[in-house]
Amino acid sequence: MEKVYTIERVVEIKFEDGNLISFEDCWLRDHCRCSTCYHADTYQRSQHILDIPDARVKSFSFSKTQLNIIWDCGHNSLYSAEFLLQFDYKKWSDKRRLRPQLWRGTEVTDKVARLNVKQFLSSAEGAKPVFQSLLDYGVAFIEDVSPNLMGTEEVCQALGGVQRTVFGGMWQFTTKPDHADTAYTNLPLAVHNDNTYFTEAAGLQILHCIEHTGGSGGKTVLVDGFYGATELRKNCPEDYEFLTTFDVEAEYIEEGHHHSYSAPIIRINRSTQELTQIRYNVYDRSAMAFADGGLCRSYYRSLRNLARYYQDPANQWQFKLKPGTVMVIDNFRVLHGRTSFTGTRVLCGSYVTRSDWLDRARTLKLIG
Ligand SMILES: C[N+](C)(C)CCCC[C@H](N)C(=O)O
Ligand SMILES: O=C(O)CCC(=O)C(=O)O
Repeated sequence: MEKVYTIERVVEIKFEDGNLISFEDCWLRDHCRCSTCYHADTYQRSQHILDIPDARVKSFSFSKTQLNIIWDCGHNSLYSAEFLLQFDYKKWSDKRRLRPQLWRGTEVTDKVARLNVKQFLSSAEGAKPVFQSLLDYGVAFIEDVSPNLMGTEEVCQALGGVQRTVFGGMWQFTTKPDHADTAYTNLPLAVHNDNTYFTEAAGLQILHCIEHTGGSGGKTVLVDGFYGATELRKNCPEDYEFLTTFDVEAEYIEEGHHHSYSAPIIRINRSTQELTQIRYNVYDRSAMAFADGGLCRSYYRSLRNLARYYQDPANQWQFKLKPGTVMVIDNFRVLHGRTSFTGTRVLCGSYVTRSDWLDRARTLKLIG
């Protein structure tokens, strides 16, 4: 630290690297890291917010590496320059910002990670390219996986852990009605996100086609949901605005279950206007009532305009999943579907929660 001075209730610090950061006294008092205020072994504060006094700086001293504040409540706080430097707002917020690289069609075929399962499972470091690919493109492939549930489960665990839902943990499905859903048929499924009827959709969808015999079709279709939403925002701003604000209800109903949830199809971070999630599934939409005809017409116009981007073959990436290759997609961003098929087609996989896969990515220091 080069210079420290107080103005009213603000402590201004000029750091050696030229950074100038202003700290409100309430922030500094709350971020005291002494053993009375903070459990260093659990990374938790020990004081209740109501027990932290609204103190003022009584006096302070500093060196290159430390700031010492004596508070008018009698408390004494020590802060390292390294700790304080983290809280330059731009640096702090940039570190937490995700940087998706939007794509259309087959643009990222040769850019997404295609990692051998041995490398993926070998170490945290070894898994890095898969998580980076998910952060960049929302898609990654892990290859030479044993074409069975056990081999696939190892991959799902390493991605963050198997999420349990109404469909079970690890699932294996084919044209057998194990659940009341068209995924368990040979019908075509237009691109969609899964779980629009859950309060939180699965973070990752992991699909491994372990068999397709005696027939054809069953190609996988992917679309970058963020690309489509960005195009809609550019070309139909009114529809984009509508889809970021209007709650669409989705449902999943089967014997003994009725999941339902309402939320906008396009979720954005209101302060940065960045896209955070696409919840698009034309099949699982509930029958809805509308407050007035205008809303009803806006809903159909906006949804159709977004759907046109997702249904445009130029924006779609179509390929055949083969036994041994596990596909991992970011279900908050990338839409997936399939073409109809004949013959016996068996897929296995699981969901992984967003918290759990981002936990892995953050532990790998790929995100803040
Ligand atoms: C087979 N598997 C469990 C993967 C999915 C089944 C649920 C599909 C549902 N229509 C949705 O889009 O969420
Ligand atoms: O059968 C497939 O390839 C995909 C099925 C699907 O879209 C799903 O399970 O959500």
